[in-house]
Amino acid sequence: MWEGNPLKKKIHFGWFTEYGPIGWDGPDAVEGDWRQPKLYQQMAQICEKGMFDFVLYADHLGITSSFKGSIDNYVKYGLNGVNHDSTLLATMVAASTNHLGVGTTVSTMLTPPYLLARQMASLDHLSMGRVAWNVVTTGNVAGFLNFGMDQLPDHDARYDQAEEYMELCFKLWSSWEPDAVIMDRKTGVFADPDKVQPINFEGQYYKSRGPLNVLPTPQGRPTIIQAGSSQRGKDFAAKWADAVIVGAHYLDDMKAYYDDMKQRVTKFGREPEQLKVFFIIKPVLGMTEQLVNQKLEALRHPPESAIHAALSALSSRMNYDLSKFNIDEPLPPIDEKEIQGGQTTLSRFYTSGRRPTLREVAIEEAAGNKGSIAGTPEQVADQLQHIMESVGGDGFVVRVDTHDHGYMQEFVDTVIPVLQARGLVRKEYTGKTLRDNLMEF
Ligand SMILES: Cc1cc2nc3c(=O)[nH]c(=O)nc-3n(C[C@H](O)[C@H](O)[C@H](O)COP(=O)(O)O)c2cc1C
Repeated sequence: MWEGNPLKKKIHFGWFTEYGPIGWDGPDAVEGDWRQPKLYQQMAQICEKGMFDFVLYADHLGITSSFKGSIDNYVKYGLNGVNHDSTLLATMVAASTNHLGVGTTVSTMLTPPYLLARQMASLDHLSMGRVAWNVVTTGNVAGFLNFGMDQLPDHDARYDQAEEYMELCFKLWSSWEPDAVIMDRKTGVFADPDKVQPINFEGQYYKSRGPLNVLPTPQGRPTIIQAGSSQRGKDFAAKWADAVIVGAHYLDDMKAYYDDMKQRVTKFGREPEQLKVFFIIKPVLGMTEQLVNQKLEALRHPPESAIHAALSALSSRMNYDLSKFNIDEPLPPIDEKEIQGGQTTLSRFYTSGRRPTLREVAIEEAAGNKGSIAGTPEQVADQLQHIMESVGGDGFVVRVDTHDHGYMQEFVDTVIPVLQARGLVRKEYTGKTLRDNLMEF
């Protein structure tokens, strides 16, 4: 039974973004072409300097039409769905870093499992043990329409299928015993056939003979990341994931989520430490309090286009049209069963009796400042430490667009050193693989 612990360990950090145009017109956007690898590679190197565990790229397989039934808003603002392939980007970033984990998002519903298992294993070799797979079941119909299906399969049914998908992939990743490869030039023997076995998997949804035609990888299997927060999603993460990412807005919600996940993990015969919980943040950071206040004020009054973009993004994540509601009223209760995408996307704004209007929700979403963290580097470090002490661990992913180099540079140059001086962030990487680093504390 997990009983909680005061913070006696260091804080993990990750960078969460996507291979897409998001933030291209932001006030601090740097010059550069987001389609080219350079911006991502530079940003990853900044993260590595800050001793981050990983970068994670989101991915979507189609331009959505969740808002007003049209792709227009998404194309117009370059939103959810307008993005390039995250796995290909991950290879370029792995090649320009040495320690940072590289996480890519791949859909269980729209990717054959053998293909996924092979790509992840290959990328684990290419990155020398630094690949992470963000497992998604795809919660928006757009991807399904592009792959020849007319409807989004039911939320829980997608998780049922994903369970079998994981079983199959895990079998493929262990279809070679770790010492199967001999590569002895004298005898000419490459590998011991007794240590490489077909898996002959036959389930309800998938069938595969195996073995995998990729050699055992440095991590054995990719580090698994997951971001579901429905009951089914949380169970799925508790069973399979090494790290889970959540967008909780308030300290009480963070604590409840953390305790829930650490407890849930034990249901599946695992230790609570085997699953690391990451909270999404983007602190408002400034060298003086005056500057911080100016930035906060600007975030309270975003342009109308940012509000539309935020509502469109929320609709896409939920696969649910929010355009039908009055923007200046709190949302009426929605039965979560009606939501086939991210079921808790909106309810997390309405916890503990909070009643924001849809406009207020959109403003908060546009600001992206989950946890309302703001201040000078010292003050931000205080707040991050306070969250970790109150919650119990494990870390944060900083949600920063690729165009916002200045932000990440400032965060790494000013906040990380304060936390390092307090012994709360590593000063060097000790592990060889991403999972080593993730499980170090
Ligand atoms: C931080 C975060 C990142 C996510 N990234 C992606 C993504 O890149 N692609 C995708 O299809 N779904 C993504 N999702 C959706 C989730 O993986 C999940 O499928 C969705 O939230 C529905 O599951 P749930 O109802 O259990 O939360 C993300 C969700 C969160 C909270």
